[in-house]
Amino acid sequence: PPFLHKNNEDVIEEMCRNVIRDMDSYGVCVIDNFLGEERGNAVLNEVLEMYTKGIFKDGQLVSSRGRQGDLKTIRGDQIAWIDGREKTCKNIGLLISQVDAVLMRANKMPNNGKLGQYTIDGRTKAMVACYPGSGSHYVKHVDNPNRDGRCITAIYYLNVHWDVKLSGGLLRIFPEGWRGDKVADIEPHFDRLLFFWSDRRNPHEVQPAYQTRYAITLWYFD
Ligand SMILES: O=C(O)CNC(=O)c1n[nH]c2ccccc2c1=O
Ligand SMILES: [Fe+2]
Repeated sequence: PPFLHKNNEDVIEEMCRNVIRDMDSYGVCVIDNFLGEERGNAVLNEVLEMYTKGIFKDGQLVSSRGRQGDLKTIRGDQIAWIDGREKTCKNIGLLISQVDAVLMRANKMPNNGKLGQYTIDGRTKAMVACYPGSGSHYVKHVDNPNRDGRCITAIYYLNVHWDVKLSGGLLRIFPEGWRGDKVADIEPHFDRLLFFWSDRRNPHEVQPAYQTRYAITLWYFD
């Protein structure tokens, strides 16, 4: 069939259109199957390798009420910063360059709506985050509440066969301006890429996770 020879350029172009449309309409955009199974697994394996090597810094300690109302202190998210040029992180480096490619191209396309109001000129390193299960969570927050330059949060999820009903770990965004009590519930599925405005438009929380939950975050600067 004709579409089979669709080259990478067409795919990226199509993806950019989706990013532009969704960021304009919702301020949130989800792209599934971003890298495909094989390269997604290669990224996951590098993250698991890092984890077993103990590269992650111990997450902040958070106290929260257990199910019986008892005060528990649990380990929050554990993180590691990767710039993608490390020789043991080639596939994470590939992921980063793919996300860069989509965003930089979308930022340069004509008629790119709200995305066009920014000139993306840089990003942070990749923050690899692990929520170690046992109820680890992240309280409701805004990534960039005070104009620190970050305009877009990009999160790539690595959790194969993740079932929120069993394992929790839902990302709930409370987009301002959405009518009533509408929220955006994002499940942290393997090979899923998420974009959202980093500022006060998107308060969000990570609900308690009961399995080990991995994600890679990039923040883009305007
Ligand atoms: O994993 C998610 O689905 C969302 N995750 C977040 O919102 C989030 N936001 N800000 C952070 C700052 C430092 C360390 C971890 C984080 C973090 O997981
Ligand atoms: Fe956040």
